[in-house]
Amino acid sequence: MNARIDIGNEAFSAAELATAESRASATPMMEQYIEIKANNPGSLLFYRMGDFYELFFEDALEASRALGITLTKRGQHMGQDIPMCGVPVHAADDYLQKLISLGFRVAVCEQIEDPAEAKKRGGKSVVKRDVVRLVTPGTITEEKLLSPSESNYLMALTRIRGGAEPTLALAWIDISTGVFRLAETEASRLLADILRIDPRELILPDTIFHDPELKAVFDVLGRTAVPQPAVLFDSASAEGRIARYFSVATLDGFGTFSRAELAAAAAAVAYVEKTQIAERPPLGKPERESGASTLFIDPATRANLELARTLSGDRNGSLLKAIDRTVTGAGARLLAERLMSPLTDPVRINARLDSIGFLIDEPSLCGQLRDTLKHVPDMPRALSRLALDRGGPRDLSAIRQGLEAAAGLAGLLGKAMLPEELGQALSGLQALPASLENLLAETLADELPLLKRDGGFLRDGASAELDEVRALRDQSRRVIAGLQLQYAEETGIRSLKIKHNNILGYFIEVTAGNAGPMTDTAEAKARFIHRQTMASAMRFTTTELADLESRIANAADRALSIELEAFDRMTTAVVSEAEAIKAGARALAVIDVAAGLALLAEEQAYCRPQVDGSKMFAIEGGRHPVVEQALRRQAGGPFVANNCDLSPKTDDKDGAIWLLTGPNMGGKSTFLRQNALISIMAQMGSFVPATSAHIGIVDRLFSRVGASDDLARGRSTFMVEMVETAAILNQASDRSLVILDEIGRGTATFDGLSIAWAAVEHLHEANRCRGLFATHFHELTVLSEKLGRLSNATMRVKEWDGDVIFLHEVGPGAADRSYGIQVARLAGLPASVVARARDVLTRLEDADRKNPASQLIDDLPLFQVAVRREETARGPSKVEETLKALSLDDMTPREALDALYDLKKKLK
Ligand SMILES: Nc1ncnc2c1ncn2[C@@H]1O[C@H](COP(=O)(O)OP(=O)(O)OP(=O)(O)O)[C@@H](O)[C@H]1O
Repeated sequence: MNARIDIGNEAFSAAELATAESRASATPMMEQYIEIKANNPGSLLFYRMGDFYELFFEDALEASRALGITLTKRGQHMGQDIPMCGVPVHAADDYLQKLISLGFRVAVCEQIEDPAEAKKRGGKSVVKRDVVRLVTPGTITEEKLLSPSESNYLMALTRIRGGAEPTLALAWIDISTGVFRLAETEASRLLADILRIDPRELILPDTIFHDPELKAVFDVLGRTAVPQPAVLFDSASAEGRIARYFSVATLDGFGTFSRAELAAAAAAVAYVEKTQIAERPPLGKPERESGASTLFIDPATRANLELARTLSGDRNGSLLKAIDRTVTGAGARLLAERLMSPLTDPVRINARLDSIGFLIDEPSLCGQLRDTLKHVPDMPRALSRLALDRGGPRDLSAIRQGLEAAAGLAGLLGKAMLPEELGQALSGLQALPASLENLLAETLADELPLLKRDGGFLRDGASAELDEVRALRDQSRRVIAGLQLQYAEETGIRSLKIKHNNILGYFIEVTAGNAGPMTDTAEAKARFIHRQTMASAMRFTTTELADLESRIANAADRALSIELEAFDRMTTAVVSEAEAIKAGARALAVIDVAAGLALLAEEQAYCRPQVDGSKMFAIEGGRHPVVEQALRRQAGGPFVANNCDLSPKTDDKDGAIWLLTGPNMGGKSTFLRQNALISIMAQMGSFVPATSAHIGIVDRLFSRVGASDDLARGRSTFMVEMVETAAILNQASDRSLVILDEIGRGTATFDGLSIAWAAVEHLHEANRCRGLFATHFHELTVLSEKLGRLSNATMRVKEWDGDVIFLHEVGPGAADRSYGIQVARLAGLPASVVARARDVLTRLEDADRKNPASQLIDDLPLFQVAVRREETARGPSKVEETLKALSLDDMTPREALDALYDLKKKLK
């Protein structure tokens, strides 16, 4: 998995280090290092030495290259220099971020207590070094390494053979928030499910990693798929492993899961344990997501519709970016999750829509909720860091602020008659422990240090003992100031100063030339004890000063230990309420999403869609949510709203298909996409860009829109088009929505037309789905006479002075022509080519359709001839007229020559 970097320099590899010879000649420290390195293959070892993580041997070479940090040497091993580089502990997150993004994994080795050894030595505390965790893309918790608006999933995939078909299951965990879900899936929707959840790291048994059946899936995923030993995925011990993680005897209260799901969940849990060695992240109980409960969006469609990212990988320009008005990280993550996994249950969808509708009707409440939410930090992530012992005072403060905001929100919501979803959110908020908020509020200071070891995060009054120690420290500082004055008067050295450094502690400093009064007499020497002579200064101490020094140092130590104890107490109190805090944080996110979508709907004039179990698809005044906002931003013309009705006709139970023809640039693709996006938005539980929309649940959404070229993987555009079309024709059901744009355009006209023809028939007769089919093959429009549920629609245009004006309006009927040549002219093709194309087109349109090409060759003069002919048709030029008028017989050779010169001038 590691992106191995060519190391160039020589260093012992992990395997060479582990040989008996190497071990035998190692120093005790190196022996320990080699042991730990051997237990953590495949990871760079961050070996804690004081305030640095140090890397040795091969790891040092790789890290110094990847991070651009200096390589040094640290002693020798078996006659060779040991390469070494180090990163400061306080800046480790930045380096980790870089290494993880380059595909490295890192094992973090710390000094830790060794209870077993301590017991042997009669309870005396003993420290040792060991790996406390592995940092991998799917198991990061550091704030810097996480995107606030994206989940960070680790996913496990299992396949269990048993019945006729092997069962595939997925389990996914975000340890930074505790989310834990699982689901069964099928080979045909595996990739779609993985892309929907979008894990940072996918683990699977090494036994299936190279399986040709699944190979295509992993090819697409690339390096996010990591094989693991098959024993991690053992289904027999799965239940026990999960129960142990949650410290319960059985999983009775967890819901029912299949054997494959349990195996996947247990593998994910085992991987969490394997990477989070020292502390367990608090996970929520696994929740089952049944495949049928989410709208299936096939991978090509997901990419083409640019849901979370554009085809070029940019977040700007995606649907998510256009609809996101959330103000918290957890809200943004929930919105993204809903967009990626729209629902198929009208009841749940309507519950979400009710919340939005309610908040639209209560604009001032909605505004107040959003104002309160703006101050909510990322509670789930702070909680996770605290539980993993990676938290700081600011994480405690995040919990405190979250609890405070939750109380505020509960107060606001408590007064209203809430719809179900918001009612549940309110219960979640009310279940948060008020006592915890009080504890944190009374204990934490207003200004907080980043690290707990810096101290100073307890507020005055939080601990009587701390107050006393702090008073002593402050008083001692005042005493020192007094001493400085006293010594200056006593010695007459006005420039005498009392200073502090880490080596000497407090000391008296005078310039060398002034030191006489402190060194001249025996009495003075006894009073001012010499400590250090510098080039231009001398340093002394006194017994009083040394005494104060130790009182201050003791006070600082004592203050810090009081603070650290209080930190641990607060952390324990927070972690013991992990379940309630997670539920409360989820409630905050739900409110944020509902309020954000309510604001969006108001701002963009969206309507509430009617979503039910029918097969309706009736959209009036529909718009493209992204294009509409882009046009407005660029102050372009208004977006032209369009209707789309694919609802079953009165005498039919299945929905309709529209065959859409129209000029290039007329807006066909935009219309197709907008209807797909409207169905996704409706089923995620959002209002939609339309004046009215009635959508019967769509179970699967397919699209073949735009160019999702796959040239990098060696498949031609036409091949990709056909693969995607095949997937659609094989999988679409009578509840599906299928959007096809210009099928067959990538091959010879008649082949393309025939494929498109047959595909329309198949969709109509076999799939019986609702669909939009845009095409330039006008021949297809005759199909509507034969196929009852097929109607023709067209993008309207106006012709004006030979130019075409796009109205972007969809109306019934078929386009009579495609206006390709007008568009080509607008695009700036040379006038002669445009004229020539018109010529060819006229011939083609009149031609015997059986063999137009040969007819063209026979009947059409070649390009040059045609251009010349056109010139002739334009009539004689001035030169030609003059030439014609010349009477050569009446001219002398001299006159003829002059006339020739004249003509040449005219030509110029
Ligand atoms: N309803 C609309 N209102 C305003 N502008 C629109 C509308 N629909 C499309 N457009 C604009 O018209 C341009 C062309 O749209 P689109 O790409 O959908 O056309 P098309 O018919 O699919 O073209 P082609 O057949 O060449 O692919 C886009 O720039 C788009 O922003």
